[in-house]
Amino acid sequence: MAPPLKPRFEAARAVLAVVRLLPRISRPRTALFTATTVLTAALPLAMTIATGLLIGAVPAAAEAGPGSPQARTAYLLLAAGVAALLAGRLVNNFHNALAANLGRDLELLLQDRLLAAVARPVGIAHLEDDDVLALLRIARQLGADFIRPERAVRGLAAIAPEFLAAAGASIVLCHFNTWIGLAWLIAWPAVFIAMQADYNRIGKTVYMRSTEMRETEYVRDLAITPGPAKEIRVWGLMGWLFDRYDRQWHDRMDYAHRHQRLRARTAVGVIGALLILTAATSLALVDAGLTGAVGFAALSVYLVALTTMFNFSAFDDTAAFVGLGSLPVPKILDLDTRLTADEHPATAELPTAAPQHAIRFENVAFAYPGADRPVIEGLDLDIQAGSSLAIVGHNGAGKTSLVKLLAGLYEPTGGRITADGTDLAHVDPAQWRTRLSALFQDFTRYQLTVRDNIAFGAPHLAGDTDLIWKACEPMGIRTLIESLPKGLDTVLSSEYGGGTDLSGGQWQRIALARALFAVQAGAKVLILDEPAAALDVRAEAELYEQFLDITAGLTTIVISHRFSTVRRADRIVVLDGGRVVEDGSHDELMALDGRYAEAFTLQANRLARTAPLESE
Ligand SMILES: Nc1ncnc2c1ncn2[C@@H]1O[C@H](COP(=O)(O)OP(=O)(O)OP(=O)(O)O)[C@@H](O)[C@H]1O
Repeated sequence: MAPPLKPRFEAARAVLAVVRLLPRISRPRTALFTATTVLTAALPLAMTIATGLLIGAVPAAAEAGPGSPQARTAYLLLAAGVAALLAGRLVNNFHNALAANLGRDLELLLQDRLLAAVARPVGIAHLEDDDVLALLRIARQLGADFIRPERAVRGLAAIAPEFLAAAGASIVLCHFNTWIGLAWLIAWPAVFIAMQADYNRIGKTVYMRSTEMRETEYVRDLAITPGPAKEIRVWGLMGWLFDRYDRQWHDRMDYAHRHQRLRARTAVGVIGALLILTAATSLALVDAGLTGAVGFAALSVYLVALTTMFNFSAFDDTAAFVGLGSLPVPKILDLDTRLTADEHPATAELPTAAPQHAIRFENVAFAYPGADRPVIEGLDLDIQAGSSLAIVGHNGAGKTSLVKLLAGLYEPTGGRITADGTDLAHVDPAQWRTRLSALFQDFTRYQLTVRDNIAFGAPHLAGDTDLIWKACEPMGIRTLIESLPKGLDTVLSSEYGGGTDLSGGQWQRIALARALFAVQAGAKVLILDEPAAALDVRAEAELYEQFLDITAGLTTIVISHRFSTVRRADRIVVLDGGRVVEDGSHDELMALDGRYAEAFTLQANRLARTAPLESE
């Protein structure tokens, strides 16, 4: 990772990053923006000079009388001043509109970059990274209002002409006194950089509170989203949520306001330097005027130049927006590089029919990003292709983590996983995933049509309605779907007109149909994590029988706490502390009389007691 930059360089880098991105949005618009920037600076300066010269020309014109060449000069200067004033107003409006337009497009460009960067990694570890989530908040326009790149462009649009005008006024003052002019020429950039460094510091403070703001927003969303609405009402949590949200919000804002103040030394340094320079310039000008070293007209121009200088607003909100708004830009650009750096190119080709022989976990270790303890350690497991394997173990034993590794959602931190001898770490994950079908415990209930919910298992076959029905039938949901208002095209959400919600068990059957659809599309390995948790015992038994028929010849890995499901598998492994502690068929494990046998007997006895109820 690159060493951290000093705040002033960091601020300059961020502003430069914004400027560099503008031509990528549109070269013609950026060229026009540059032209309007120069004109917005030049026209008021031209008006200033014309006014100064006019003041100087008036006494001579008054003395020479109307129609005299001196009077004509005065009229010409007046006309030039008025023309510059009017043109300045017009150009300024156009300039601001252009800035707003470029700013909006810049946000779109950054949003696209960010989303593309976040979507690119094949795994999901980065989606648990605080920094990535903070940037995503900004992309979803949830960031603090002032940390918006669009505001940086609008800020630059206001600041750049003022800066040019101040530089022009400094050059005018150079004619009076080279040293004074040069001092002003250096003073404004120095003030601007010092202020930007402080804004950068403030921005980072606010930005770094992003995680806490996420938590506050989560509390607010709990109160207003349909998902948690049932519990919130049953537990009477609404008041508590509002209180907590208010408290957290004020706490975050107080903190932000405390840290949004400029450092005293920056304020004193900047204001002090400007006061000294202004006093020195004014005294020198008055002295030159009194001694007659400078004529009345020239003196007027110099004085107006000095006042123009103060149009430059290095310390108002606009200047702050430049610093704060550009802050996330290099971070977004770097994210792409950072996420890509974690990727490694595929160096091995997976044989077409793999896995034909075996999937093998060899001394695999895994710890979640940021966790200090591994959840899987020294795991050795051979899964014979074409057979069914059940994984059992207590809560937190590492079962889901194991299949997440197999699906390539995370990379092992040690050891390797192979398919027919090929290390999956060297294979293109997209290629491996076409061989997989997976139904996770926390499967997604897409608020889309039934068709989409099933076809997502193999989106390229979404148009094949017959295949979709073929995936539905073994799951026993054809009648259910046909009874829905729009059949396969019914949206599965009551939040949409004509849409409907389903029961937990019905949702699970839809998700199973999705997994089956992927199998029909050619997946060879089927991962089912608690596939029947929401089904009643009889439905589960029926469904699993069906599944065994359909998935015969497939490599199936089932995680389940239901031993009626588990016992049907060719082989069962018991996982504990991320390791295999028992391994064998149901009969072998029962004969072993270990953990499996104990858990099976416990559940069988319980079931025997509740069976009459279940069968009623
Ligand atoms: N995304 C995550 N980040 C950090 N730790 C995690 C994450 N997911 C799971 N863990 C931790 O990993 C351990 C194993 O979790 P895992 O989900 O693999 O268990 P499991 O055997 O499937 O449990 P269950 O039977 O309850 O589903 C747990 O201690 C859990 O807290």
